[in-house]
Amino acid sequence: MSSNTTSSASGHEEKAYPVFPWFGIDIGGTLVKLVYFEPLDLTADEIRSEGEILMNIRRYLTSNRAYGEDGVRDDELELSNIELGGRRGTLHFIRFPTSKMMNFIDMCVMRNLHTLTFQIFATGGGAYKFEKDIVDKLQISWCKCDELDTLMKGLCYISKLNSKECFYYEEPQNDANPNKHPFVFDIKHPFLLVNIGSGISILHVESESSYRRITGTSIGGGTFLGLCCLLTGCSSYDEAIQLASEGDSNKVDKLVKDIYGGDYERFGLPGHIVASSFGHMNSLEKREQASKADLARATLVTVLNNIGSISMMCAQTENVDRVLFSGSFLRINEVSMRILAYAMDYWSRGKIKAIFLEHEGYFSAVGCLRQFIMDTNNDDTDLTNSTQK
Ligand SMILES: Nc1ncnc2c1ncn2[C@@H]1O[C@H](COP(=O)(O)OP(=O)(O)O)[C@@H](O)[C@H]1O
Ligand SMILES: CC(C)(COP(=O)(O)O)[C@@H](O)C(=O)NCCC(=O)O
Repeated sequence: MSSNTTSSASGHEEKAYPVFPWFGIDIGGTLVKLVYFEPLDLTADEIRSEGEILMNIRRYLTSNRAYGEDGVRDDELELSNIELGGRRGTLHFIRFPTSKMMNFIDMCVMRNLHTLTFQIFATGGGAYKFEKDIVDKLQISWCKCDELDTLMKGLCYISKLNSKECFYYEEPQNDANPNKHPFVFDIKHPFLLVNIGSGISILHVESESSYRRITGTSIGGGTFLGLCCLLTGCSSYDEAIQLASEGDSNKVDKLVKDIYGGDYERFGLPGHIVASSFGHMNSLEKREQASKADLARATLVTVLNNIGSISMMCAQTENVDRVLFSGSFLRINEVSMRILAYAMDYWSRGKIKAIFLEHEGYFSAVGCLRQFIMDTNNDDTDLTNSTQK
């Protein structure tokens, strides 16, 4: 594996660092998540030997927030002045649609990345699907990692680095102030991790190094977006979420009280809960009354009810009291987090807590970067040494 060495002022050779650039990439079913470590402690020697191509890439990535029509740098998520693999710098979070992966490869060739020798650790289904195109066109060393292993690695790393990473809602139903608080997360106790990507994987996590995938469901973030596009004619996730936040799902769903006239007391089903998702939509009159926003909201609530009940069953079976939700489905999606938080609290009678994460969908990409540092630096110690200043 390739690595650089730096020299101290006394001329002694110091620790070897992996060759820059340092990336981690997760090529998912919907989105590519790219994390880039920008070194801020480059020595004069390193700047001299960096070369024009690398310098241009560094400047291009860090000075823009949008790349072409589809690439976005989530600058509000950036982690600055962190230590990684013995170096100090900033971690940048970039995403673009997986459907544009081939354009991304062509852009890398245009920017002459194929003339450099470096290594990238990659995960997600696309690490396999696009491997041949990437290796043929870019001629980089492409190291594939498992997406759930890297999800765990990234989660452990970021939650230690950032004390505000995990949070919960104390009053999820309070529209004026749902009371969002940081959650002090202790990874040593077992918990459930529900990753809501295109589809959903549910993991039982015992510790940093020990987890198992309990189950999954195909009704995930991709289902919400796909059905929303079909039902409302919207064409982006941001638009779908905006619509959903304005709608009323009760115009679309049939509630217990629509059937019972009130609660179904014998089995503890309150009148306000959904008895039948989209159950009103067999009526022409109700269809005419439902707006696009109502349909978007009902789609969201349908997907969330399914996620909530599967997560709850898994948490009870596994006997855990914390459920962490990750995945880009929760991006700009406070409405869903609050619905999930309320549902978990209500159905568990306050026993099970829903916890959310600021870097939602980026953990597997971060896990790749971690793995890259550990493998090329032979270093597995800086998980505990890393700090954000
Ligand atoms: N800009 C976006 N474009 C498309 N989907 C998005 C976007 N932002 C958030 N999402 C939501 O995130 C889901 C993908 O989540 P992610 O964790 O990235 O999964 P994957 O790894 O399968 O791509 C989508 O199905 C959609 O619900
Ligand atoms: C196949 C996947 C792991 C891919 O991950 P994703 O790109 O959706 O994040 C995920 O979509 C999944 O677990 N789907 C559910 C499959 C099932 O258990 O039914």
